[in-house]
Amino acid sequence: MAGTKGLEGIVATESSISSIIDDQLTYVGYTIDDLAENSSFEEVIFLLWNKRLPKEDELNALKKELADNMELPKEVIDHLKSYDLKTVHPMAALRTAVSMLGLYDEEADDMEEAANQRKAVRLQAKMPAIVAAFARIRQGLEPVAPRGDLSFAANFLFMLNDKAPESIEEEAINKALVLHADHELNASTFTARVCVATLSDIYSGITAAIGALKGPLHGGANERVMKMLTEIGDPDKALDYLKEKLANKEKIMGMGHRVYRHGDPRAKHLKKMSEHLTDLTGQSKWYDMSVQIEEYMKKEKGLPANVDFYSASVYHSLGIDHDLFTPIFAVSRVSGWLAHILEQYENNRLIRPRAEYVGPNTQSYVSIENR
Ligand SMILES: CC(=O)SCCNC(=O)CCNC(=O)[C@H](O)C(C)(C)COP(=O)(O)OP(=O)(O)OC[C@H]1O[C@@H](n2cnc3c(N)ncnc32)[C@H](O)[C@@H]1OP(=O)(O)O
Ligand SMILES: O=C([O-])CC(=O)C(=O)O
Repeated sequence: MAGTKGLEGIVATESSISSIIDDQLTYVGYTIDDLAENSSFEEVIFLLWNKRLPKEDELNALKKELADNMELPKEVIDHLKSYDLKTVHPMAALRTAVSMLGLYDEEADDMEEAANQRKAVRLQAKMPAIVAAFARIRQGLEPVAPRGDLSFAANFLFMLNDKAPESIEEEAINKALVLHADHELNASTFTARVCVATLSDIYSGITAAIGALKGPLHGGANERVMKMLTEIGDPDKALDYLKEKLANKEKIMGMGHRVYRHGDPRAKHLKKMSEHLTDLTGQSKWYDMSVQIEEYMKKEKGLPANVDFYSASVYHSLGIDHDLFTPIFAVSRVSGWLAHILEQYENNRLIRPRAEYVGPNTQSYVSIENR
């Protein structure tokens, strides 16, 4: 029995949600380029959950349902207020708050398909509200209630800033949400599927997935990209910084990917947005620095930028706190997690691989005084 480290190349399930073939990403057969250029995030949610694009009335109904379900239980807000707001990372707060939502959902353990679909809407709607509420509470401000007339992307920025966004800001967040929504069997999605394959509930699956996304080798990389750019500070210093990090065998955040070998098809959309937004806000240095890093890593290491790389300078240009970058990823990816959880329930079997034992051979117990 030979293991494959990190399960590289192992096909662990069938899925009809998204695919990566020859460096091309599609959601239910629609290319990510087509969706990034044309669709709203709400359309993508519908697509992932129903495996088809919505008609106009269906899209309007989903938009309304999402806006109607964004408000958080008072207990969750009170709980967010009780954290040590100087030290708690928003991903940890999000993980805990999502788990807590399960306590206040009467249908939490109802495994009927219709109940699971209703919970999916509630979770999708409440995730941006949790992130925005946490961000406001730690500034000493009250959470802002969502507005029924705003899109999902605009509502998130509205709840965050207590101000309706400019159309360019709404467009940028909408596109980022579309680009991050699903990605085949990435680590957090796999985590969600493993969890619910025990027939545990949706809240457990999403809580587990948030924990997996938080790590720096996965969604947590986008915050670290901005940390790196800030440390470099000036495009002229980028190459020396990279050489030193690589000489010390340190990883460069936002670079490389387990599946894409020639490039992540989502990165070019974020790169274009980064160029535009950093130019508009007079902060082109973040874009220039990012381009230098990308080119050097490609040439010297053959490693292309992944989705986390340019999203950092995009979110920074929108004035978003750096530790909220990964929570924004979660606000989008929960749509994919939910699609995979529903798909797992539809055709479930416990996920239980084997480990190759490499420890000592059979030993005889030694009493404590003789060790
Ligand atoms: C949304 C997402 O999750 S996208 C990924 C976000 N994560 C990051 O950006 C973190 C940085 N990147 C990485 O750590 C990796 O590229 C991963 C985790 C994304 C993929 O990793 P894997 O397929 O497991 O590759 P692995 O980590 O085994 O690396 C293979 C080789 O490339 C090198 N390498 C891979 N990524 C990087 C990097 N970002 N910087 C420097 N070297 C790298 C490794 O050091 C290793 O070199 P070696 O063979 O000389 O030891
Ligand atoms: O697929 C992966 O391994 C990581 C990734 O890019 C994602 O989750 O978007």
